[in-house]
Amino acid sequence: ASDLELLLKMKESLENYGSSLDSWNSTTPPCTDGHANWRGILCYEGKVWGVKLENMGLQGLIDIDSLKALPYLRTLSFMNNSLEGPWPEIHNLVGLKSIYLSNNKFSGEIPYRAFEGLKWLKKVYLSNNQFSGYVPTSLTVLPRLIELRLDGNEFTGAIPRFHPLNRLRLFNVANNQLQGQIPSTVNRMPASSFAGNERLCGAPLESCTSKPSTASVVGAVVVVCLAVLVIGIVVLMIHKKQNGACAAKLGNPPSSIGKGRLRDVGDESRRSAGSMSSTDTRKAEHLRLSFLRDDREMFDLQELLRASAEILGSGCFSSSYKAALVNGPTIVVKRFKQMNNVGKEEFQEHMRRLGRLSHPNLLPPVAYYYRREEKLVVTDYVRNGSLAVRLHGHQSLGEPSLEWPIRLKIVKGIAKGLEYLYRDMPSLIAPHGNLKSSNVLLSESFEPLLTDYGLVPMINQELAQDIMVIYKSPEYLQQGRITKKTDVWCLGILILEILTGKFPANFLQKGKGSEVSLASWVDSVVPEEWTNAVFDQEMGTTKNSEGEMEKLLKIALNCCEADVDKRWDLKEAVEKILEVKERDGDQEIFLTSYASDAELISST
Ligand SMILES: Nc1ncnc2c1ncn2[C@@H]1O[C@H](COP(=O)(O)OP(=O)(O)OP(=O)(O)O)[C@@H](O)[C@H]1O
Repeated sequence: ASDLELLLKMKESLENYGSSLDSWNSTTPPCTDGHANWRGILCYEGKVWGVKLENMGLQGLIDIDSLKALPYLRTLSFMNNSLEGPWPEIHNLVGLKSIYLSNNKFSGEIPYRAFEGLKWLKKVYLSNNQFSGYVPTSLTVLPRLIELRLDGNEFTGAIPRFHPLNRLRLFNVANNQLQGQIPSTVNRMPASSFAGNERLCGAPLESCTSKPSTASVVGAVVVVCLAVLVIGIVVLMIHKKQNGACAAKLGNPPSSIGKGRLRDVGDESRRSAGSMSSTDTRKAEHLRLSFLRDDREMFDLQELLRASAEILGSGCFSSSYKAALVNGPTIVVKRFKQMNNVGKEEFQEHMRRLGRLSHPNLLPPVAYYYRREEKLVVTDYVRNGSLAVRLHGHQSLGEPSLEWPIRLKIVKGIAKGLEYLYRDMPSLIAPHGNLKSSNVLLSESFEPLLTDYGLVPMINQELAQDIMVIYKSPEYLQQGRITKKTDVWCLGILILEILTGKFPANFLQKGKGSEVSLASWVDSVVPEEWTNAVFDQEMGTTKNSEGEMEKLLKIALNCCEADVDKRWDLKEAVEKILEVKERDGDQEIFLTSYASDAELISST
């Protein structure tokens, strides 16, 4: 059908336009070159690129489907009318850059996949309708989204976590029924963007923790003052942060933890260092780092505090700082927030145990620092960054994306690292416990290095549940239990993330047992569609590797099997993963080299 026929079909679905759409008739084409003959039509070189029917008192249900065959359609606006009905399915309008439906009477839930594949979408305006249910998670991964208005609806549940590298410059969810903590990836927006949702909390609104009583504030002040005398202002700053809410999560550069503060950390530490070292050696004892490996040059906490620091990420679980030591390596100091139940002996013993582990796919701790209220773990800085950033951040950073052979190499390395953890820490139910793409760092040769493993026994149980990946598993959500196969589920989800390029957290809907995981999404796509709909197009699919990619995808689905009895154990999963080849029909496994690995990667 021609543009003219398609638009007239849509016109039929509208009501109450009176004479305002008289120009829409079958005798005049909608566009002549760049000129529009029809009211509300935007034209470019004779093609319709926009439909803009605003403030016309329109009623009825729009027949969006008839627009999907308009190949040049880029913008749609029906703002300020009285249109009604459910969410108009726009996912077929693949070239759409903006959609404006504000101030109408649309209602009902928007499917969570409603925006999937709309990679050109920059602006979404749905304000002041009656949409309900969850905010659709497919919005969170739109690579070009810069303006999103959902205010004045009836959305419920939590704000989903937008990609850390999102480009949003306008975000408004005010006046809904949203609840829970505002994700750090959008908390740079003004408070007015979140107003009118009684149960939302966290920056830029009030903290999610209850306000402390006056007595505890006074007590805290006294304690903090003593702490200042003993270990200096740097640790005071850390304390302050500990008392606050879990503010920002990683990856994003939220304004609340910017470079200014980092400079402050450096300044304060220099002052405290100067005033301490000469006077009180007993106090200095408190500042001793315990080293776990004797092949490493040692340094003390003073040196560390003197180094210029940069925050890598700060979440509920930990904050990570990168520090370049003067005349020394660049290291990462990870400060754990949720370990205050663990005693010194237990902590030391556990750290020594982790320090003894050695494998080309692990990034072992180098040193630690223990005080009852403060635990730091030092590792080498890995310059190539995390798999999470490589998978999801490369577009913004202008980096090339990872190709299939590299992705396969990474999966195999992760499997081998995990197998080693299972062998060497058999007493732990979940030897890794927090396997996710931000905890996989990449060496210069793209060998994966696992971090943050073996920590489950150290973390405060009640908080671990909100934080660690094992507690997102079906067995935990449905039966409240963790098993030896729970890390296998995490491995499965991670492989799916690697193959699809999609962020697993965006698939998790809130609520026990009702969650939609990345695995169930992949499972819902028929295998014939995998090449087009499931595999990350950036992976560089070639005809002679598709069979092996499919093999790996099936392995991942087996690892994600919700029924723990049917799920593979780690040994079987690793065996199957190591059998996958780079190309269909290859006789050998090409990518198992451990060669260039333990090159641990400190820049100086
Ligand atoms: N040794 C390291 N070298 C380079 N980057 C690192 C290193 N350790 C962590 N990172 C990166 O720093 C960021 C913050 O890490 P951090 O471990 O604090 O948070 P996370 O792993 O994203 O979440 P969680 O708080 O659940 O562990 C992540 O992007 C992570 O990949």
